[in-house]
Amino acid sequence: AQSGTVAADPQQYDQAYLSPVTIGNSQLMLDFDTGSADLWAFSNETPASESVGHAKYDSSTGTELQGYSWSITYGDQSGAAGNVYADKVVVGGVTATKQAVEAATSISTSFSDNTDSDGLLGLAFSSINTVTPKQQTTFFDTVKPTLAKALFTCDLKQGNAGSYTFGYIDTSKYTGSVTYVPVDDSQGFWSFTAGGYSVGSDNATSGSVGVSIADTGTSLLYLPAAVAKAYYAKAGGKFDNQQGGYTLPCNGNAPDFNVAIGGKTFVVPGSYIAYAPITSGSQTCFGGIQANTGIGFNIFGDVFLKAVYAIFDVSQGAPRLGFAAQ
Ligand SMILES: O=C(NNC1=NCCC1)c1ccc(Br)cc1
Repeated sequence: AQSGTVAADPQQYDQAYLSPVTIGNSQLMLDFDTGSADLWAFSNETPASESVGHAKYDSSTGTELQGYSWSITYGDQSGAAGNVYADKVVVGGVTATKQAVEAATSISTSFSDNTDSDGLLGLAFSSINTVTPKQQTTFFDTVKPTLAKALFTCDLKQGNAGSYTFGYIDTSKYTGSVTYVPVDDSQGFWSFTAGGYSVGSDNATSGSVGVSIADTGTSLLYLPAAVAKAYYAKAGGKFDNQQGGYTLPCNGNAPDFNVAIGGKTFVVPGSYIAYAPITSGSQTCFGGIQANTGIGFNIFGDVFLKAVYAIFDVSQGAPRLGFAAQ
C-alpha cells in the first residue's frame, strides 16, 4: 500500500502554499486546493505570453484524451481552460499511473502573474471536476484504493514550510486528540458545521458560525458578517471600502479568534489575523478574517488551517474531517 508526504511551501504572506509534483517528465510546483477538483498545469500548449516564469507540463509524455476539455472559474474569479491527458503523477512518492492531467491552453492573469505557482492540484470531491464529456477523478480519488488509509492530511504553517501526507496520519504533527466532524460532500466540498465562537479572552461564546468548507486554496477565513463585525469591534479594526474589506492595526495586539468545532475549541492567533500590511511598510493590515457576504457559507481557508492539523478522511465510508491543535 502507498503512503507519502510532500512539503507545502508558503508564498509571501502565506497567500498560497505550493508543493512539488512530478507529471510525466516535468517537475512543477502546484497549489494543492481542497476547494476544487481539477489537476491543471501550465503546459507546452499555454501561449508563451501567458507562461513566462512558469514551469510547464510537457504533454508529449501523456496520452491525449481525444475530444476532452476543461474550463474552471474559482471563487476569486480567476480561471483557466484547456485539454486533457492521462499521465503518471507522483506526489511525495505516491504514484498515480494514469491521472487526468489538464493542460492549460488559456489562463487568467492572476495565475500568469503568480510565477511561484505552475497550476493547481484539486483535492475536493471529484463530483465537481470540470472535465467534459467524461468527468475525471482527483489525484486523491485516483490513488485512494492503493493508499494504506483512505485519507490525506494538511499541516500548513505560518511563514514556514508545512506538509501534506497521503495514506497516513503523522501523529508527531499535532498535540492532544483529534476531533472528527461529519462532512456533507453534496456540493463537492469538504463541508462541515462550526459552532460557537469568542474573541480574545472573552469566554462568552456567541452564536453559531455555521456551515463551512475547509479550503486550502483560499488564503483567508470568511465568516458570517455579524461574526466578522464582532471580531473587529474588539480588534480596533474597521471596514475599509477602498481596501474592499476589514483592516486593523498591525501592532501585534490583534485578539485571537476562538471557534468550536465538534465541541472542541480551536484558536486562531491574532497574529494570523493581522494578515498583511495594506501597502508595504504600512501600520494598517488587511484582516485575515473577512465577511462571507455573497458566498453563502463560511470558508475556513489558510488563516484557519495553519492553526490546526487537518485530516481529510474517507476511510470510514462516510467522509469526515479531523482537526487537532498543533
Ligand atoms: O475557488 C475556491 N477555492 N480554491 C481556489 N481559490 C482561488 C484559486 C484556488 C473556492 C471554493 C469554494 C468557495 Br465557496 C470559494 C472559493
